[in-house]
Amino acid sequence: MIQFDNVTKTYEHQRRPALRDVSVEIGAGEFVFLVGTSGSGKSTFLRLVLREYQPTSGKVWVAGRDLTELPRWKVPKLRREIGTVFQDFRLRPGQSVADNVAFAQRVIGKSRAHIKQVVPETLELVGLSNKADRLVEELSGGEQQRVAIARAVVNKPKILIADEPTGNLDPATSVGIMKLLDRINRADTTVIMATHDSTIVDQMRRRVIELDDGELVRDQRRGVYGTQ
Ligand SMILES: Nc1ncnc2c1ncn2[C@@H]1O[C@H](COP(=O)(O)OP(=O)(O)OP(=O)(O)O)[C@@H](O)[C@H]1O
Repeated sequence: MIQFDNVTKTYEHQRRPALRDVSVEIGAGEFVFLVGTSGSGKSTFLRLVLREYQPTSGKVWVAGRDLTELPRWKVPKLRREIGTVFQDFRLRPGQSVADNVAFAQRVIGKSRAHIKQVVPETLELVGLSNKADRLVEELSGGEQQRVAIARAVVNKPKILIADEPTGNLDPATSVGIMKLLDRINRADTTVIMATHDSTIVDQMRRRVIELDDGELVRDQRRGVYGTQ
């Protein structure tokens, strides 16, 4: 589903690469934790998958496409196949929970009838059926993250990218979010999650890819957060 072949990314005006000769393959349906200290290159990795940046050298393949050759006009279609969730939720304030989820459908031109069907289904999946008409700012952090997850998966993406999705949540709420991501993964969505949350990584025992100063230093099946 995702393949990096000797990928190096050096940002403009930087001497040191943010990613250095990274090669890795992530298969369809996998759940992968991306770990590493701040600045190790996790967000850069995720942004290359989204084609927000191009690698300085090497190849990035996503869902059968070579992103280094992908014409710019095809990038929106690529991004439709990738759901994204961030630490800071990025919801639309002043709008209801249902409207926040429906928005993701409207921008890609789905019919009203389709939206009317899938939005309630998706809110049910994330356990927010009873909050559909509430304004998002009236919800707790955990609930807001559920809205963000609903929005990310409503278009049934092949890949879900989560960059520190539990970073603003307390431990108990984080467990609920992880259960949800696990359920989404089991329904055949490839999940890549960048995190500093060692408890979650240690509990879930999924594949762990560790970056250190831009280099891939560990790739472990059923891994833990740290090696020491
Ligand atoms: N747009 C940019 N321009 C220049 N340098 C950048 C840019 N984005 C990131 N970097 C640098 O690239 C390196 C890797 O950053 P990246 O954000 O990928 O790390 P990270 O592992 O996601 O960190 P964190 O855990 O703090 O989010 C860092 O040295 C950072 O300063």
